[in-house]
Amino acid sequence: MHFHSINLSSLEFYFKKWPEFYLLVFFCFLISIRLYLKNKNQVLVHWPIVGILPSLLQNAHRIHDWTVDISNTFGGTIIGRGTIFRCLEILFTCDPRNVKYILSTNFSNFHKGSDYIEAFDLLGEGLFSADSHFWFAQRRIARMTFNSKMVRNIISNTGQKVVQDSLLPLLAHVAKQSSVVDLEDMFLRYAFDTSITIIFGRNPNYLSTSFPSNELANAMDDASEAIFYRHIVPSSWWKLCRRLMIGSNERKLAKARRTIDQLLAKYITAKREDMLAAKGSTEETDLLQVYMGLKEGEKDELLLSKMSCDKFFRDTAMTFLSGGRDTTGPALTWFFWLVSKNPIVEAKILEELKHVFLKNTKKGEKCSLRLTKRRLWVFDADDLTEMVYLHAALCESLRLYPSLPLIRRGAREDDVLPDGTVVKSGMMIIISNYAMGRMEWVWGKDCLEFKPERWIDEDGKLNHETLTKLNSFSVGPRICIGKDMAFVLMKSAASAMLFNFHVEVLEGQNIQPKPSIVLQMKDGLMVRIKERMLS
Ligand code: HEM
Repeated sequence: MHFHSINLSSLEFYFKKWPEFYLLVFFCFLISIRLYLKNKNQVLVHWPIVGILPSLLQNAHRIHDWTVDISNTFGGTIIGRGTIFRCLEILFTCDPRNVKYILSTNFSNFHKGSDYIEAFDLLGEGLFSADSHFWFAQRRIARMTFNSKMVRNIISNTGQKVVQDSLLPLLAHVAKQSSVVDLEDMFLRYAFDTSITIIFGRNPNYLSTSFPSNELANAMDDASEAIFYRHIVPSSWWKLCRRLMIGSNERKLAKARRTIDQLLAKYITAKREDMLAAKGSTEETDLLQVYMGLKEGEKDELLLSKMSCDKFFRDTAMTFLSGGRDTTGPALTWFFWLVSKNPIVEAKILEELKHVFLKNTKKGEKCSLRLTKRRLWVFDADDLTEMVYLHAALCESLRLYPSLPLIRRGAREDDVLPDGTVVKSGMMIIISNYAMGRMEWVWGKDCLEFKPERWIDEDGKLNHETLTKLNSFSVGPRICIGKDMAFVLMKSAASAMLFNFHVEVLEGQNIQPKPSIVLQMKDGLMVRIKERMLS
């Protein structure tokens, strides 16, 4: 009440003192209505004062499809204006020539930038959100670690074990009950268990028939939702909310962060205790142990001081955990949805799996080890490398549904892109992997069709020319460090599932991407599972 009387009386004051004030308000109102009616069906509108913000807000719920509309309307590259308060110009592109230039050829001129790093403050100073020297030093260690035979074995053994001990038994259970299950939830659990096991050497058993709740996974979901909204509203706004701790979004993120920090600290302490208890043993069972055991000579000077405290291990673990969980889970869901709509592709994958299976049953005793208690079959690391068609189908699925649909950079210096677009220092660059995978001028007339064949050459091998067009893992020096790990985990799950079970997607679902940093399904994917009888 008090508020109302103050507002009304102040307005009355203005209206009485300056009758022109009426006219001005009325005039602005009319202009806004006129502009709105004129532009409401346009893909992107530059408004006075607020720039493209209204268009962004209007399309936030379908942000990724909006990037496709923009590219189809204006071409591969366009510059938009932010609000006048920040004088920010935004360069949007999905033109492969420009993308290659930004991410690879002139990589050093396009950094992540402090604004972006701050939006992802949850990841701390980990590899994903570091720039310059500190990024370079971390990248060197990560490259060495992920390329080592030992870590490759840890990854493939973990994938195989989680599939054998958790995924297949859960599917058998669901099939027996004839119940309906959300495939996306299941794959997020699979990706969580495999990632935590690879990073910390402990399986949280989030993927199990009782579908348990997990505090860390829940906190990560809350955090990722809140981080997405940081990208929609002006950065000055969310920073103010963060400082004053107002607004549900920032409060939710702060709470999630506390939970994540506490739980990661527990994992790190447990690892240190395990390592002390196993003093003298040289066997390394997880990424954290490999990182903690790095010898002085293997560490970069810059990293030496950082690696002496747990904050570094917290940031590294968090980076690998969100890199691993939030991407492979949704990627597997889109893959199964596309396969269910394309029975010919499914038949071809099965043909390949049968071929690999029969080759191995001839090898004799090896196979009995890989049959689970219920006589379900699990493929091993050697088998996975033979699955060319499955690999191609996963690439095709990631082309249409890239787990990270947008890549963001900031320009350090003025520059000119290969298509002639002028870049000004300080510009925000948004690359849409989602739009890039759907452009007719990049992929041809059949760009919206699911065709694994486009990734295979005449000799039946993976087509290297097409592979260079895949931007779903990015390209250049900052290409995804977990790319091979992702393929191993996705192929382990997909091969065993398709070989042993038939996945039937329930009719009538409205499948669309959720507005988020990662490309998840909005309402999950409800399916029935049936045991497969292979002839
Ligand atoms: C389908 C699965 C995956 C996809 C589509 C994917 C995609 C990407 C993309 C597009 C980037 C570049 C982001 C940018 O520059 O802003 C990236 C970077 C990264 N990814 Fe992945 N990723 C996947 C799986 C994984 C896995 C399993 C890990 C686990 C280790 C991982 C860890 C990382 C890290 C640490 C970076 C930052 C690398 C750097 O900046 O040097 N990713 N990923």
